[in-house]
Amino acid sequence: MPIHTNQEMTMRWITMLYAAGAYLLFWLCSVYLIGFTADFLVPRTLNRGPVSETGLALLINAGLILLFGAQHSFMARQGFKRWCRRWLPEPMERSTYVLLSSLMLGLLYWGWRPLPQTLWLVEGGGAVALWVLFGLGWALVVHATFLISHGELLGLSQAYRHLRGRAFCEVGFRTPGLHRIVRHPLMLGLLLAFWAPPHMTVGHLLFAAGMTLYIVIGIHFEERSLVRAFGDRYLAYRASTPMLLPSLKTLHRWRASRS
Ligand SMILES: C[S@@+](CC[C@H](N)C(=O)[O-])C[C@H]1O[C@@H](n2cnc3c(N)ncnc32)[C@H](O)[C@@H]1O
Repeated sequence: MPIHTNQEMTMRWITMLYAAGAYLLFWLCSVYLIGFTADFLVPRTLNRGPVSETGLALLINAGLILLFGAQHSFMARQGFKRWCRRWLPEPMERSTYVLLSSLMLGLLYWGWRPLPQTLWLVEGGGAVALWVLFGLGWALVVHATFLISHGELLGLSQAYRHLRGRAFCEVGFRTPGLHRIVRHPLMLGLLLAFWAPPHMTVGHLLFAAGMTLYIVIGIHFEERSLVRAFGDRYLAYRASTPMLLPSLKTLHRWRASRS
């Protein structure tokens, strides 16, 4: 059993508390996102908040989406991670990403300017079906965070391993559960949640379209890193499994693997 100085143990506990704080804030911001996109229960939503004239509102909202996408894409790059390690202990790196993502979401909620002109409004049974899709989308998002490694994805495992004095280890290539149907179940869940609400306003459309663009760009960069990390294994997976929309073939394969 290695002996650690008090100072070292204090630093490990600070890292753990930092990771736990970032994790809790991320959950809070993510739950808020459900109300923000559904236009209920929370004070500011896509259709409720401070009003600006249309041109300015478009500019502010596009800027907020751009900032969110830029932070996500930039911080996920290997080059940025290497740079980050010069300033931050490695076990804090993922938590910092999680923390800044939450702050960006908070900024988006705070700064968003509603553009409440209705583009379409589905009512009756159609609306119920769309709300079910919305719920399924969020359920898929939460489920998908647990598929590869929930703790790793949100920075908790890195800090916990450090606290226990264990070495850092990367998650290997895996295709658990729904990853056998589509390569990006989490992103699919987000797309369902962003597009399903039956009342589509100009502001909501801007948000959904901006986030869709970011998701497509994010997937492109994520897959580039995955090909670099896992080579032929990822290429073979990419050739056999659709990116976002399940195919009959993969659905059948998934069912067969469960029976
Ligand atoms: C936010 S998760 C999203 C995973 C996926 N894009 C999705 O929509 O479900 C992103 C992390 O998962 C990792 N990842 C994605 N697919 C993976 C796989 N098949 N095996 C191991 N890691 C994977 C990426 O390298 C990245 O660090």
